[in-house]
Amino acid sequence: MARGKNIIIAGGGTGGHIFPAIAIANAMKKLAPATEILFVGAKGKMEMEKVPQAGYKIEGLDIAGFNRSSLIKNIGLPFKLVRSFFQVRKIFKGFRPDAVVGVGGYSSFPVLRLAQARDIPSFIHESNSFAGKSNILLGKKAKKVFVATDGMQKFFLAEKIVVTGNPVRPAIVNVSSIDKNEALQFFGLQPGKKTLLIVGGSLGAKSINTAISKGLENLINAGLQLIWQTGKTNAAKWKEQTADHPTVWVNDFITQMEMAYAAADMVISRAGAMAIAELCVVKKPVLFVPYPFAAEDHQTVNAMNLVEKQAALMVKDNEAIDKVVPAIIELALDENKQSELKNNISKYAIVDADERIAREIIRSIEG
Ligand SMILES: CC(=O)N[C@H]1[C@@H](OP(=O)(O)OP(=O)(O)OC[C@H]2O[C@@H](n3ccc(=O)[nH]c3=O)[C@H](O)[C@@H]2O)O[C@H](CO)[C@@H](O)[C@@H]1O
Repeated sequence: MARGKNIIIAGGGTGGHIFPAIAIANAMKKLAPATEILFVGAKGKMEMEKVPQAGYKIEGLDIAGFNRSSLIKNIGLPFKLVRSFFQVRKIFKGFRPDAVVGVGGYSSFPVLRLAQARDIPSFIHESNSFAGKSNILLGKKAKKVFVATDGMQKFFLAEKIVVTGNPVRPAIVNVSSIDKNEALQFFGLQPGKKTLLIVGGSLGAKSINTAISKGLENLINAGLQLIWQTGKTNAAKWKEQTADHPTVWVNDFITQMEMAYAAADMVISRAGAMAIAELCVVKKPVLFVPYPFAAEDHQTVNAMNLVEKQAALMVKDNEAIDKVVPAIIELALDENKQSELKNNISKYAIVDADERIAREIIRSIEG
């Protein structure tokens, strides 16, 4: 790559967009250290905290999505959208991007739109097997569209698609180098006890939390210790419930997911695209509870792809409260099933998507 290209990475809203974006940024810095990277996100969203933690600068736009639960909250929306376009113009004026990468989430839209209007090369990463509406629109003028799976021609032009898989961050790719006891210690848990990791996607999952709260004593009596990520909603309540249990670690978010994966023997998880990609890489027996209201119910599709290959278990969201805890206790007692799930899920691991995407972008803008 010619010296020091300036790249904007735009998007966010949830961990499923932010963490792959950071993985792509890191890979670009590794392949072309002179690259300058600026993130653009939405004010008040998770990226405004997570991106600086990863060592990158971020600008926040005044953009928001359509609020379906409270129509009154949408009054300022057109104004915010217009303002965000002005904010993007100002950012472009200062940073002068050579290329922009959209990873999904509100802020992708005005950034890629302006780039495309000005003939600045734009790229998209779509992590789901069902493309989001704004990515479909932006994909028409994008130079390349990076996708996780085959069969995306129904959303994007075939010649733009590059199947790369989803970029899992290196700390998670290298999880096997973490000492398990050290990881357990990190969470204040005991060596030698079977450890269950519970993750409700980047924002937490109500049905999973309710199931765990209800079945907590059963899980403990079955000899399990827990790393339980709750999301922000009701986090204080779950913390209080578990305060007297020394073998239960609870928090609204896990910053070092590699430690959680290293400590875990089994996992209960939502079935977002990145959770799936990571679980294949870290090879854990997993029980999925897909979020049923994601677009086109894509989390169920994600989970079923693995369940059909005997590579994971699944409980539906509306059955979670009754079925999740008995199912995971049954799995905890069945070492053969755990090995089968582990072996099968490991076949779908992709560990170099970050570098493949970074290399394609660099090659494309070099001409
Ligand atoms: C409810 C919803 O619509 N969810 C979508 C959202 O999910 P969500 O943001 O939950 O996304 P994913 O499961 O894809 O990714 C979660 C990411 O957050 C990280 N993480 C999670 C919890 C935690 O405590 N710490 C942490 O670091 C995980 O390691 C992973 O990298 O984006 C995904 C990718 O577009 C979609 O497939 C999901 O359907």
